[in-house]
Amino acid sequence: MIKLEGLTKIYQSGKQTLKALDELDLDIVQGEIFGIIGHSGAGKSTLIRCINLLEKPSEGRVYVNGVELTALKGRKLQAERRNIGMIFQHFNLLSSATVFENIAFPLRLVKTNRNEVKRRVEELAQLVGLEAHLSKYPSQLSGGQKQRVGIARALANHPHVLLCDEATSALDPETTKSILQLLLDINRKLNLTIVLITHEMQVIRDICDRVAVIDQGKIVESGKVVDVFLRPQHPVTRQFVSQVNDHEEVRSYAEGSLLHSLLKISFKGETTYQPVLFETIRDTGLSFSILQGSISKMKDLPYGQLIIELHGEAADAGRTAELLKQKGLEVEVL
Ligand SMILES: Nc1ncnc2c1ncn2[C@@H]1O[C@H](COP(=O)(O)OP(=O)(O)OP(=O)(O)O)[C@@H](O)[C@H]1O
Repeated sequence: MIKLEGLTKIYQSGKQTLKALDELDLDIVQGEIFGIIGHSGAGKSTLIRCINLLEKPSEGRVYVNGVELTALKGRKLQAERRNIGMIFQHFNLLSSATVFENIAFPLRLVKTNRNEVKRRVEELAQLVGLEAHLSKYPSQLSGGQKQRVGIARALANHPHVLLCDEATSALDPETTKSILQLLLDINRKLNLTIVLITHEMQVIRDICDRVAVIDQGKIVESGKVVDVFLRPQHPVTRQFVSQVNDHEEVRSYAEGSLLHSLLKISFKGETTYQPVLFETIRDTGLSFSILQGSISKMKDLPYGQLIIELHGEAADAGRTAELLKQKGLEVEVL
């Protein structure tokens, strides 16, 4: 659906050159929600803006829906861009226009007739839950409502792809949840491919199917969200995962204690609700206490994480870890 090949972006300011993207390759599949996460300055905005060529790559190719955008110019490029909607952190609404006119804006650009504009705007307002606000101005709306206008406007011309540039970063946690839920609903209803950039791992966990971690203009790790969460490889990924799995207190407890007898156990899918842990450890003759635990969801997949301390004469954490792994659990000796 989206293919990036050898994407490089070099910024030149005076005599200084800065490589914001470095021969980056990426494949995004039709209908998925793909998250790109990275620290400030890693290249996220540059990357997402290169997908619709708001930013022109210095080298490399961008394909969207089988069309090479990097080979197009002028009107042809503009026409292809209409298949790509985009929403922004600060919404970018026209402050002097009503909600209706903001949503209608891209339709008017392509000279849609009046009746069709009205029909489509009302349909979009219903989709994003703004039917009652069409005659208001942006200044009369909350942040979440503003982003709903942004989403409706981005969808006006039936795009194949929606790009989200830190779309929830300016919102409080509750509003963030409702906007993420809306994106998930739209993805399912319209089978729309969504690419989002964020610096928050919660956003990735809540709605993404796959994730790529970007650092210094390169993708350093990518895969299914569940795999990246349960087995983060790169140090940057580990940092992000710890945003949502904070074991700080347990780690400081462990430092003064029996480090070798602490296990971090991750469950996913059905095993989350089964007594695998209890049964396995009971069979070893050991006992354990739970130091920290949570059950949560990654999109629709239930997953849980527990940190336990083993007790007993032969508190052989390594052997117990092996037994648990054989039962299909992810286990790490802390
Ligand atoms: N127009 C520009 N001119 C020169 N350098 C730029 C320009 N835009 C971005 N950069 C530089 O490119 C690098 C990547 O920037 P980018 O905005 O893509 O990162 P980011 O991951 O989106 O960061 P943030 O989360 O802070 O927005 C940074 O070092 C930035 O200073």
